[in-house]
Amino acid sequence: MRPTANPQIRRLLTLPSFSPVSSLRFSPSHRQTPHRHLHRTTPTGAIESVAVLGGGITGLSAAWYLSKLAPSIPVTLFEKLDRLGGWLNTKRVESEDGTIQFEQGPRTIRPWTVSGLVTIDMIRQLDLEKELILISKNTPAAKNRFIYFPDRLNQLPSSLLSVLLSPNLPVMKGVLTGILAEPFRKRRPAGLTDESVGSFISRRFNKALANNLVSAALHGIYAGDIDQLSAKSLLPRFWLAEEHQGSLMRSALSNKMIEPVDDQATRAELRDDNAGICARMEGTNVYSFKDGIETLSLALARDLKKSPNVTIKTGVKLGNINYVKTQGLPINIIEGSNKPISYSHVISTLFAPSLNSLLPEPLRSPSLASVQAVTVLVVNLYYRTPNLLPVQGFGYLIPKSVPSSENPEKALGVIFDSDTTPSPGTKVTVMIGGHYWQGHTSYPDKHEAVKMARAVLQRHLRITETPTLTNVTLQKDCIPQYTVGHDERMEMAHEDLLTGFNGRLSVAGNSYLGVGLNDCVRSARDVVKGLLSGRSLTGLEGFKGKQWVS
Ligand SMILES: Cc1cc2nc3c(=O)[nH]c(=O)nc-3n(C[C@H](O)[C@H](O)[C@H](O)COP(=O)(O)OP(=O)(O)OC[C@H]3O[C@@H](n4cnc5c(N)ncnc54)[C@H](O)[C@@H]3O)c2cc1C
Ligand SMILES: C=Cc1c2[nH]c(c1C)Cc1[nH]c(c(CCC(=O)O)c1C)Cc1[nH]c(c(C)c1CCC(=O)O)Cc1[nH]c(c(C)c1C=C)C2
Repeated sequence: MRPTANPQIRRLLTLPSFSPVSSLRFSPSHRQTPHRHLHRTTPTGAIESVAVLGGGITGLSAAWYLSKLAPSIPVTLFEKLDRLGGWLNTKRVESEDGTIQFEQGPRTIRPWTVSGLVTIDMIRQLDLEKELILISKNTPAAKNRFIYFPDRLNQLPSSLLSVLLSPNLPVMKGVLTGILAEPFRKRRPAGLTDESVGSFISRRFNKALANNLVSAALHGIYAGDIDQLSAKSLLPRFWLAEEHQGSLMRSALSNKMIEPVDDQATRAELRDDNAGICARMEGTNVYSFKDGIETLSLALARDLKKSPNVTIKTGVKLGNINYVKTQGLPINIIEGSNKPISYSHVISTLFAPSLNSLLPEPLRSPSLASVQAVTVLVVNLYYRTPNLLPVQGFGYLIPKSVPSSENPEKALGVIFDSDTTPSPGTKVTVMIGGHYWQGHTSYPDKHEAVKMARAVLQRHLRITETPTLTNVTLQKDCIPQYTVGHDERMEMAHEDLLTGFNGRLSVAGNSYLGVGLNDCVRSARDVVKGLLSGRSLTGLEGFKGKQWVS
């Protein structure tokens, strides 16, 4: 898993010197050194043509890296929709206050992880630096994150000192005792290969810290349930610290920064070329783009259209993908009566179960099929009146411990968009559902959705004004859930793909190694470099071995 330094978890549990809590990338030994000489063949044969499935940020990135690193190889990208970008989807609405920009998916990117450096390198190569909006670490939008915990907004502590200084905050009740007790907790039983984040944090600290603080953090990244998500996948530094040092706090206070080996290699590859842009981004907490997050996907698509060997096919419905040893991978494209077109290699960036459904029965992988995802209702609201918010900050999250009387809409959190990107009035985004809607088959309609979002804002922020503009999107199966046992299942998926496709079908995207935008771009870069160097045959090798260095 890759170091995505999840901000919520990082802030909640980060101690002064504690390495950011993050889901780290595995580092099998063969990824230890950067690939200087990229070959055009894999152990299974020459790379004559590549099909990229999916035109989200991962698919666009994979095609882009192929066009940069192996410009002579023909690449065809298949996208089922008529638009590219996937969840990157900025909507512009004309109003009397000018054009109001709503983000229906991602809105901010973190610069300070190794995967963040990969995205920055791409931004530099795409000449997008002048389009950036940098949100400084010193602004309220960066520093102030809140949790709604009855019956008020609790500002999250950003260091151990502020934890010590805020024992009276309702959401902090019991947190200090949990932190002080942690070094004396017993290690987990030897045979325990994974457990839920809720069980792990409750065992190491206490239930209060788990159900109030960490539950909120996981709502803010995965829209997920603390009692289903995997501690090993989401908190690998903590998971390892218990195993090797017997305590998370002792590991933190020992200041032993551990990081995956391939992070070191990637940082070494990219550091010098990006020294300038990184210096200009110094002090940036998160960033976006003046014309919205889809600036990145649109720029990739523009660059790809200039590449003579890249073909982008949108609005296509993919049929079965088969594998014939002598012919490579004939992909049936259901577009008229065309006969199947064969490619020597395929990189799939589809949601894992979607890919699995395209494979012939005998080659399907129960592990790919096992990846679940949650549905999030995203309600953007714009008010002409500026400064309607009672506080300034990034937004607030609502932990699952909040009683349903205080959160009947099952809201996950609210983003204060006008604090992160400039806007004449007040702009917020209410996120609803996620794991609360698991198993649901019907969802609120647009009218009901706006009513629910306004009820949340009235109850928690006392906002009663009628919004000038609203925008509702139901994002079905939008965030994959790395539930308990995810790493083991992905290791099995690696074996299934290797056995079934002999290194000709690789995977990348948010189903596997991290859900952040940086993780997706990183997975695309790694799967392409691995394919061209012949050292990665599925994109999931990282689940087979992990090497850490301090
Ligand atoms: C509401 C929301 C908020 C988020 N906020 C942030 C944030 O602030 N910061 C951050 O870093 N990340 C954020 N994320 C996560 C991040 O946006 C996603 O994880 C990332 O965009 C996933 O990209 P992808 O290319 O892997 O997948 P996708 O974007 O899902 O792309 C897959 C593509 O494949 C296409 N496709 C599917 N099936 C087929 C088929 N059969 N044939 C052809 N094409 C097919 C789809 O149409 C889609 O275009 C957020 C996600 C959501 C949903
Ligand atoms: C309330 C629900 C959600 C909010 N954002 C998301 C959900 C489900 C989705 C999401 N947001 C971020 C990521 C990428 C994480 C990564 O590993 O890179 C995803 C999948 C980014 C993010 N989430 C929070 C912050 C502060 C950031 C960006 C900056 C950073 O990475 O530090 C926490 C958070 N998310 C939401 C709110 C209201 C919130 C904090 C108050 C909305």
